[in-house]
Amino acid sequence: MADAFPAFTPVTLLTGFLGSGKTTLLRRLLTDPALSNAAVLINEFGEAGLDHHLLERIDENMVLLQSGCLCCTVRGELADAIRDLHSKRERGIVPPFDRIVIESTGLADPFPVLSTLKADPVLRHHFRSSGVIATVDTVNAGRQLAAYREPMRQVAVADLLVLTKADIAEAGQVARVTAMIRQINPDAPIVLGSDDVVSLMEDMTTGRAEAMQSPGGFYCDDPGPVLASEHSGGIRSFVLVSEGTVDWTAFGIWLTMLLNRHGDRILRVKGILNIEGEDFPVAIHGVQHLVHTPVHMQSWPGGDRCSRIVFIVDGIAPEVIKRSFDAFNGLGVAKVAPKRVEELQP
Ligand SMILES: Nc1nc2c(ncn2[C@@H]2O[C@H](COP(=O)(O)OP(=O)(O)OP(=O)(O)O)[C@@H](O)[C@H]2O)c(=O)[nH]1
Repeated sequence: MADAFPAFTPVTLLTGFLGSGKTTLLRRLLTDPALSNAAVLINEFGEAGLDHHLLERIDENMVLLQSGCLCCTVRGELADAIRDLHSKRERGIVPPFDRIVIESTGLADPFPVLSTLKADPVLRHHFRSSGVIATVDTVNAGRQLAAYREPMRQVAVADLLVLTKADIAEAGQVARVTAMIRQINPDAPIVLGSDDVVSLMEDMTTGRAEAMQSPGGFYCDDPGPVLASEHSGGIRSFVLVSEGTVDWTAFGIWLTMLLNRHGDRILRVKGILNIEGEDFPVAIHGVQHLVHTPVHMQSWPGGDRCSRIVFIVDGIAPEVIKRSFDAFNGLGVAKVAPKRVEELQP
């Protein structure tokens, strides 16, 4: 059975800072027939994880890695998950995937993730990194690259850089961000999210395979020893959980005002809301000062119907946000004030 598969299954790592559009890009990539047999591993924060629901593909080859960061706390779990997929593929228990795509959290350092593949005695014989794709948020990259080392490292390691949100960026922002990331990564192709990313992914995979096979070819896939990754100090994550329904208009005003005022310190907000009068939940996304268009979901993921809002912040206490939510609640944002605030591990 094992012979039916290529000697090395390519593994693509999709990285990019918080809210830069990884899941959105992945959702589009997975609609391409070239990736119809890809297995997907998703790592995201917290119990309010939404990404796998927004991908609208749930099957045996879709693995959700537990809450925690891929480059730190769940690295062992990543290796276990790939080994498990490999063994199930050999036994014919899962569809025979021909590629793995890993979507990391926005804070993951790509180096330790790549090292995991190289360091594991089983994985190294069956899987090869076929490149790192990093999404870069055209609207927010200037601020993010200046302030945090995670997006710097993601851009530096990338083999392909995908500029997202060019459609809502101001004139000249694409050129400015391109110049900025060229300083960090002089070689990797830079494309727009709307470009043909799948073909570039395939070229990357072929290019790497050829480089490995050619006797004189030079191929560097060794990111060095597995190092513990350190995240920028002060970044923390928590979730507001509310059992009641939410008034959409009031919530929109609250979120807009909150990001207006504290957007520099709110790196990412995403949530799933039980909106008054709606049968299904609405997913909301914000990145720094930017509030994205809400997404109406087709079903409730999981059992309960709580509204959950995950925040990833730097330099602002959860209590400040909870107090602000409570204050707005007086004006009718939610029927029930947040039941609890849970700290998550970035
Ligand atoms: N207008 C526009 N919005 C985008 C684009 N790419 C992503 N978004 C929006 O940006 C928000 C965040 O996108 P996600 O795909 O969830 O970002 P992510 O990188 O997976 O987020 P995390 O996993 O939380 O780090 C969503 O509301 C998307 O709809 C784009 O190219 N244009």
